[in-house]
Amino acid sequence: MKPSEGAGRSALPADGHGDKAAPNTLADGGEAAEDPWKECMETAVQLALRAGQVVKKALTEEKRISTKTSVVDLVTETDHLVEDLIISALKDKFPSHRFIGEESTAAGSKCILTDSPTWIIDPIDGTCNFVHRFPPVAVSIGFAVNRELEFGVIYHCTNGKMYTGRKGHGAFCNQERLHVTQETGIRNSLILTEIGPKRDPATLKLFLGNMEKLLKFQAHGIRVIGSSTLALCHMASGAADAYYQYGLHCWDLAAATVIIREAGGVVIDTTGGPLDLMSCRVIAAGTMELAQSIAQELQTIDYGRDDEN
Ligand SMILES: O=P(O)(O)O[C@H]1[C@H](O)[C@@H](O)[C@H](O)[C@H](O)[C@@H]1O
Ligand SMILES: [Mg+2]
Ligand SMILES: [Mg+2]
Repeated sequence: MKPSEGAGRSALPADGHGDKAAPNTLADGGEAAEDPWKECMETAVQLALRAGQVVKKALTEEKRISTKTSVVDLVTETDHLVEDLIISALKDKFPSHRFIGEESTAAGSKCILTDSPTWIIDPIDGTCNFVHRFPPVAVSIGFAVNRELEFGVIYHCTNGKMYTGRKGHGAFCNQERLHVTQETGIRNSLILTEIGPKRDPATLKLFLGNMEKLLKFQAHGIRVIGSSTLALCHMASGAADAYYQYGLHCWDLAAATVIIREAGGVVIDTTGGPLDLMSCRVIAAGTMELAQSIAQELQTIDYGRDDEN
């Protein structure tokens, strides 16, 4: 039985209370009534393209690098510039909407998902790659309403691939429809993960131990590319069978979760239960069977919660 795959603990149950956000509707109940968030998604695609050009140009230029939660958790002036560009453009167009951004959160904004239409933004996913000019670098824009993920847009800044997914409308890379694999066993799978920002001995022991467990099951391979959103997009496109991670955030997960689900995949908690968008952990796979098999093997690494900092 598939666990429910809402946005997670921060998601209200179906009978949850609270004023449900009304979709964008025209006074005469026109097109917007049928497709309430279409305009938002089109805006997200245009902004991701625009932001991606800024990132691509800055990739070859000198950077001012700072660190956040650890010496390997990097941020540059371009991360801030791009997040400000995206959020200010969205605020102008949708003044009643709410925003969760990686760098706004780092600067102290609360990371709370409400019923309001909420944009969940990672201005540069793969900042370490960006600093080193290693190509996998993305802009990720997710969108949730009534605490349910509606659409996701992830733009690969160096190869021009635009990944999109809209609840009930499928997932695409440019114009090509995306489909996950149907692999059910660890044994023959290609698995993606990311290291996360903690590097203390206990965390490294758990991280490497998890990799060792899966390799002992004779997984074909494990890959780390330095961008969780692009790794999740590779999985959605069928280029890998599963993804797991401790240490990513809601802005890494929001857009990619919709894209994977719309490509036929599952996105769940590392315990095997429903996804909890704010839990800083995830398993995604083409099949629930593979996701659950991985969940059985993983040792938890505690990174806290996005909504508790
Ligand atoms: O900080 P950015 O936005 O670059 O995102 C990265 C995360 O910070 C890492 O923990 C995580 O390991 C992934 O590399 C992810 O892409
Ligand atoms: Mg990120
Ligand atoms: Mg980022």
